[in-house]
Amino acid sequence: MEVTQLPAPPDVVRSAYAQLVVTDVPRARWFWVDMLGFHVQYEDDRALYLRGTDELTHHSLVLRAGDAPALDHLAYRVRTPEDVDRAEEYFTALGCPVRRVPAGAGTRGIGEAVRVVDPLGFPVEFFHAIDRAERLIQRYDLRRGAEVARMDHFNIVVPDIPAAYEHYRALGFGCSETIEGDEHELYAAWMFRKQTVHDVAFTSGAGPRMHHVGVFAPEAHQVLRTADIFGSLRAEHHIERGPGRHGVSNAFYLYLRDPDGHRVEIYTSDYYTGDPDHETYRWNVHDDRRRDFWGNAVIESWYKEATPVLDLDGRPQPVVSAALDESAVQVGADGLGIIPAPAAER
Ligand SMILES: O=C1C=CC(S(=O)(=O)O)=CC1(O)O
Ligand SMILES: [Ca+2]
Ligand SMILES: [Fe+2]
Repeated sequence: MEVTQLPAPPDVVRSAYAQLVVTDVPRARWFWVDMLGFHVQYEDDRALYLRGTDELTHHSLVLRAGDAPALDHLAYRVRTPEDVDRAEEYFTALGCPVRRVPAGAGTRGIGEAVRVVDPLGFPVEFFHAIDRAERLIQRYDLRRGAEVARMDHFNIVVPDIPAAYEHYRALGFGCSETIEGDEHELYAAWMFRKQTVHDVAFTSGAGPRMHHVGVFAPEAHQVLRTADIFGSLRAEHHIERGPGRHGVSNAFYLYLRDPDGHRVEIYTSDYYTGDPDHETYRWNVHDDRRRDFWGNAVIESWYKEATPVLDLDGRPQPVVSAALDESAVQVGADGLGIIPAPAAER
């Protein structure tokens, strides 16, 4: 049987922006702008275009009004305008729904783009051109709340982790870390194009659903201060998990839920992955430091709750249940499992 050669994939530079549907724009503005410190690049009564203090392009987060919370699309920036064409050819060859979005016809600030529903069922945009924006890196007078610096990563819920891994490997993503079972079955993976731990990560569960967007704060004290601010304002119910130190990525973290239930991670202090021979670090699913280095349990909602995603016509995508359920693995940090013997006795 003849094996058809796929065209070259687009050269993805980084995870660039997410477009979320929110049911109350002013309430979302309070959370993402006043509390997290995103800068408003443009706003009207139907949408907010936001960016972090370090970002030099139009936005890294779009919140648009809608009837129900959802992920409208994720977006990756590609290296050249020709890579937008490559994205169209590549995903067409995969048999995915593909739609060309001419400059000005799609998201404000973005030029010519291609939107697809990828093989994992996610709405994804590939673009190159994006409007430049004023440099805010040293405008300390404008910083507030979490002082969000930039979009760092997308975490997506998928029923088939190996399939997600293969799809992103084929797009040229490296793999920085994994969580694996005793027989090396894949429970989670972190994959990158920019030279840090990840642009995208996979959490096992019914999908396609969006688990969270990860936003980078300059230092751990912003992460702690964010939790304190939510506590001070009697808004502690927005805190879902953390603050803490991750095993995977070594990042310092705090997970919050916005007024629509969208999960966001305030994330800092991960590490460089840019050498060509960078090796994947593999965690065992029974290691109770993997998700929280101090062994703190992962709250059930973190594994189970996530945001629906839309197709290219704005309809919610049906979900498929997962092959593996990490939260069902009885380990110290994720359940009532046997507390492992001290390393010396193992
Ligand atoms: O960004 C991340 C880095 C690490 C982890 S984990 O909880 O340590 O697995 C989760 C995460 O994917 O949100
Ligand atoms: Ca809580
Ligand atoms: Fe994350």
